Order: sequence, then structure tokens, then C-alpha cells
Amino acid sequence: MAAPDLPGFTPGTVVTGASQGGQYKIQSLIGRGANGNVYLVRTANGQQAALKAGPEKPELKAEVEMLVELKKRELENGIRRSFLLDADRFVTNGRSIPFYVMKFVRGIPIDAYIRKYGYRQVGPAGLELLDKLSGLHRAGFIFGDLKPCHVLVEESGEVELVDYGGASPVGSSVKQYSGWYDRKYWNAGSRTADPGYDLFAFAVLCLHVFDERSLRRLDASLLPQTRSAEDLVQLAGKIPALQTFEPWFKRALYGGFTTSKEAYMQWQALCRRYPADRRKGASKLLIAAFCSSLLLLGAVLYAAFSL
Ligand SMILES: Nc1ncnc2c1ncn2[C@@H]1O[C@H](COP(=O)(O)OP(=O)(O)OP(=O)(O)O)[C@@H](O)[C@H]1O
Repeated sequence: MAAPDLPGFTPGTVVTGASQGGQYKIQSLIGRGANGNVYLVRTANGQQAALKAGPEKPELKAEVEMLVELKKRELENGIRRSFLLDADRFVTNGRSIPFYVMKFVRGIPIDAYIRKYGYRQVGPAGLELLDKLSGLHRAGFIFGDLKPCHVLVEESGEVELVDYGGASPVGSSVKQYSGWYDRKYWNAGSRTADPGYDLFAFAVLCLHVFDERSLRRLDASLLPQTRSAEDLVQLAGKIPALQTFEPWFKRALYGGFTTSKEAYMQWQALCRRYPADRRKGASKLLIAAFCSSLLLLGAVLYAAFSL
């Protein structure tokens, strides 16, 4: 269920943090999540950012605490570029509303991105995603609720995870998950947070993006107790566009990776065997076609004038 409207969070309002004084001017509502609403804002130095605010709820509090902890561990690991920019409270109309500010991701969900730019984009986008997951795992967390709407891809190809509400410390219980992406749903492992949980979800995400109909059919044909990783491995083997990555899917679905770095390395190696980047290929083709038509036009004009 989406969060309710927040009084005072209208375009033009300046949200001021009660303890740290950060100021954010609301531009528009981006969307509503279960734990709060996400707004596009402008910071005091003119940058765009995303601000999530919601009623006082333990889930939103946990989301902020997780992001604060992640930022701390990233700083310890020398990673300066953090997703979390600020976390504070806004006092308005006698109410104190918790909020946090994060990087604004100008991207589209990974499934829409692959449909828009061609199936070969799964190679580089997958690699970027595995890199992000690997950083998160090194910091001691798993993402948990990995699904297309939580993986946004920017025009540049950069991948960003949004909605850390399902992130859980390694070793704890995964607190937020979604049907197909959950390995327990497929009787393929527990809901204890480990890197393999996210890798399994990424494998199912690919099956969903590339052959939703077969995945749906498979799911409908099985009883809860008969679902298995084997069924997903077989499905992966039948999708021609994913054939290059078949050994990777097998390992991820059977829980064969010890770390996400290992998964990243194997994906990277398989990418080298993957046909060339369509986006670049397509633009090269367009340039070649444009140049040929110019040459043809020149030849026709030359022939016409020399007659
Ligand atoms: N940093 C961000 N930059 C751009 N868009 C964002 C950002 N964070 C969230 N969004 C978008 O805002 C909307 C609400 O996001 P939010 O993460 O709160 O919830 P959700 O993922 O839609 O739902 P739920 O929390 O119920 O799983 C989504 O459309 C999401 O893509």
C-alpha cells in the first residue's frame, strides 16, 4: 500500500531539516512507496536530488539507519560517492516528519532499458548491477528486494539501486522480498541474507525480462512444494538471447557463487564472448548509411551536371 499524502509537501515548499538545517525545494512528486513518498527536489546549491518522506514508521526508520550504516562503511572503504545525502526531520503544522535525501537517479527500470536499447544491453547493464551488489555485499548488506523497478539504468548505462527498504545485514533474515525473485519461493535456499540471495534474484530478473510468458507458465504448472532451481535452470537454457550466460545462471540459481565478486568476474568473462554492443553498433550503422547516402547524392548531382 502506498504512503498517504503528506500535508505541506507541495511543489515550491522548502523542506528544512530541523537538526542539520539542510534546505530542499520540492519540485514534484516522483512516486509513492510503502514507506513514504519520493519527491524531486533542488538542494541549496542548485543540484537535483530525491527526497523520501513519510509518516513515522519503523520501516522508514530502518531504511534510513541502513543507509547511514552503508554510507559509514563505504567511507571506511574509501568510497566517497554516497547515495545518501542527508537524513533529518521536517517540522510542519505541528508535526515532525522524518525524511532523507538521496541521489536523484535519472534512469528507467532495467526491463524497460533492455527493451528500449536491445537485449544485448543485458551484458553491460548486468555487469554494472553486479558491481553495485558487490559493493553492497562488501559493506555487509544484501539488497534483498531486487526486482526491475528497483534497478534503474541511466542513459549513460550507469546502474543504480533504489529503495533500500529491503536491505538486510548479512546473516539476518531477509525482511522484504517479492514472489518470483525470492529463492525460498523456488525451494532453492533460505531467506537468510547472503550474497547468493541477491544473485539468485538477479538470475530470475533476467528470466522475467527475457521470457516472462514461459516463467509465468512454469510457475502456474508447479505446486509450491515442487518448484525448484532445476526448473529455472532449464528455462534459462531455452532462452537463446541468454545462452552465452547459461553457465552463470546455473551457478547463481544453484547457489554456487561464494562471493558476488566471483559472480561479477564470471559475468565479465562471458560478456567478452557476447556479440558487440548494439547501441554502438546501431549508431555506427546509421552514420555509415548517412555517409553512403551523401556519397550517392554527390554522384547523382555530378552525373546530372556533367550531362
Ligand atoms: N533516488 C531516486 N531517484 C529517482 N527515482 C526514485 C529514487 N528513489 C525512488 N525513486 C522512485 O520513486 C518511486 C517510489 O519509490 P520507493 O522506493 O519509495 O517505493 P517503491 O519501490 O515504488 O515501493 P515499495 O517501497 O512499496 O517497494 C518509484 O517509482 C522509484 O522508482
